[in-house]
Amino acid sequence: MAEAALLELPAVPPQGYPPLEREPAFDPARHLQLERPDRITTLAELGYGANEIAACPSDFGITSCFRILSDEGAAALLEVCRALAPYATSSGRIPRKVRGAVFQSKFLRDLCLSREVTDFLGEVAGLKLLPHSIPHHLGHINLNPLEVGQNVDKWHVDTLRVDYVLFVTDPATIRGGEFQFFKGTKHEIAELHRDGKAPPPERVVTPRIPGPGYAVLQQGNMVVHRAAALKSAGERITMVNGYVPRDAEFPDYNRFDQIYHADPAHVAASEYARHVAWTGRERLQAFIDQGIYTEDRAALADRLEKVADYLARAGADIRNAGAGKLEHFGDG
Ligand SMILES: O=C(O)CCC(=O)C(=O)O
Ligand SMILES: [Fe+2]
Repeated sequence: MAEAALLELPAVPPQGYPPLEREPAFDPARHLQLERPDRITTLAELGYGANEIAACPSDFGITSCFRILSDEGAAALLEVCRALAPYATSSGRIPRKVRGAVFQSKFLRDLCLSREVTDFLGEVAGLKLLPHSIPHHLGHINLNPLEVGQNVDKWHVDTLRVDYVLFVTDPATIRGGEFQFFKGTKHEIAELHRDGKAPPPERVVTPRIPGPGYAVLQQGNMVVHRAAALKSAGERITMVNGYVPRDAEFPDYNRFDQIYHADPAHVAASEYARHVAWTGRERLQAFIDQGIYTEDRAALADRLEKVADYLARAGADIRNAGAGKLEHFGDG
């Protein structure tokens, strides 16, 4: 087991992410209100088989809604998100989103890197976690499209393993704009999408979100989900924060081909390369820290070759990015 330590943000931020001039200071004592979810839907309940579940770091799929921020914390995050709205960009999946805002807002940075929140979420997921080692997977903000009737985000799985989706605005003040997940697997939805079909309504779950500051935690690369369109004009803001398993030996699940479509060219490859360097280093560190004396040459060679192979594959992904398309399963 390679118990990695938090990877700090790069000392030099990328160009084009000016810090906010005024914002509240994050105060965990006042802004956090961590309450455990009542229920977890497992990967087995979503229909995944034993082999696929064994390849995941945990068998949890998605939690029921639970509280992360106090009323005061949610109000402070709303102020920060509104100040960041002018920096929104769009992708083939999401019409209005802000990424990389942890470089612009210290409040968001402190919340997204909070050790208290990370450890709490790790207990909920049954899996030790670290804030994501790719900075653009921290503090991703979704803003409602300016056009009513356009989905906030299409049906998809995330390009990272573990994340929460937190309501920053109050869902009770808008019509539509629900977060929904599919009670099924990504293979089933891919087949439906190929046949031009939407997910059957009886298999679409809409968690009840009691108010701002509440979230769901999911194994985002396994749970098919979306953010539905608003039915009338209103404000809908969510914040999605990503995590990696603290054990760096788990197969790295990061879809660089997909990230490359979501983030600027001077950011995506640089952050991914740094993440891969860190993961490789943590795997080598675990090897250095273990007892190494053995006659088993093959086992020793294997440890080194696995890391070399991981680095070489990531290098090839970085060279080849840009050819594929942004993947999703449609608007439903
Ligand atoms: O905003 C939401 O409700 C969901 C967003 C989401 O799934 C994502 O950004 O990956
Ligand atoms: Fe998502």
